[in-house]
Amino acid sequence: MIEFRNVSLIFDKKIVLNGIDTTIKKGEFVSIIGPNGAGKTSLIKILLGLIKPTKGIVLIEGLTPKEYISKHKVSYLPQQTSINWSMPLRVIDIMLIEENLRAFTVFKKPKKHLIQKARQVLDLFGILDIENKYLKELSGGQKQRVELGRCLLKDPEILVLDEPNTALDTVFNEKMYNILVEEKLKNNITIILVSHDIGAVSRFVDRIMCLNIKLHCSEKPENIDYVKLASALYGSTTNIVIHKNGCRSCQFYKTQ
Ligand SMILES: Nc1ncnc2c1ncn2[C@@H]1O[C@H](COP(=O)(O)OP(=O)(O)OP(=O)(O)O)[C@@H](O)[C@H]1O
Repeated sequence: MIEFRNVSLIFDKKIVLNGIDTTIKKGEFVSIIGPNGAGKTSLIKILLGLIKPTKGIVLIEGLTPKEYISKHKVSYLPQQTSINWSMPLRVIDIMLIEENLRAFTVFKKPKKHLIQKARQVLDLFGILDIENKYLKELSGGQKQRVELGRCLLKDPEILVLDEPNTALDTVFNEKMYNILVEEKLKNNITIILVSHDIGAVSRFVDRIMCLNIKLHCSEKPENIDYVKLASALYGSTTNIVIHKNGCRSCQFYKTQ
């Protein structure tokens, strides 16, 4: 369980987060939504121990984030790409390099079963055909899929994704959510996903946390009052349209 206890953050005298009090259960798939500058990235950086809250604490299974991360597997896909794409490496190599070896270009031949696992993940993400391409040859969406694949390859207990869908096409965007739900069910991963795509996340996640400095709501998608939410987060003139499963305008990109 992840507990945010009265977490507040002030940057340059500006209140970025104010009294965030909530819990995320193990195996829950939660999306944090909110406008630009709402504090979404700051909140997950606090969760990951990358920044200290001004007030309050975060506990993961009773441990501080740093203690937890030193003992458990946590994958984080930041908003800004974390891989150095100018490295003269192939996709399969970057999949197999451990996080803490990223800075080094020395690359030992990995064990067969690891190569096989990396290939399975590439296949899952629809990019097995580019395994031998060099990093500099990839498109933005392919890079994003490689990053997502690396996050899952680590078999994380907690997966934190900050706007993972920015470079993804519509078809793969849908597929990504399906992959995440499947991984969650199979491996009981806790997934925290920051997104602006309220319509899509409502169809896949267990809970939506609506953040704009304060936590305005933290509810199952079906219990959210989208009119109130739009007004609290984006201003009263905004409408949110939620596409239900089976929506005819969404059918063209339905994936298996
Ligand atoms: N290192 C920093 N120093 C000072 N202010 C910061 C810093 N990082 C973030 N902020 C400020 O904190 C506020 C929240 O930023 P944050 O990145 O958490 O928002 P966000 O909800 O993730 O936004 P977006 O949707 O645009 O990614 C913003 O006003 C931002 O300018």
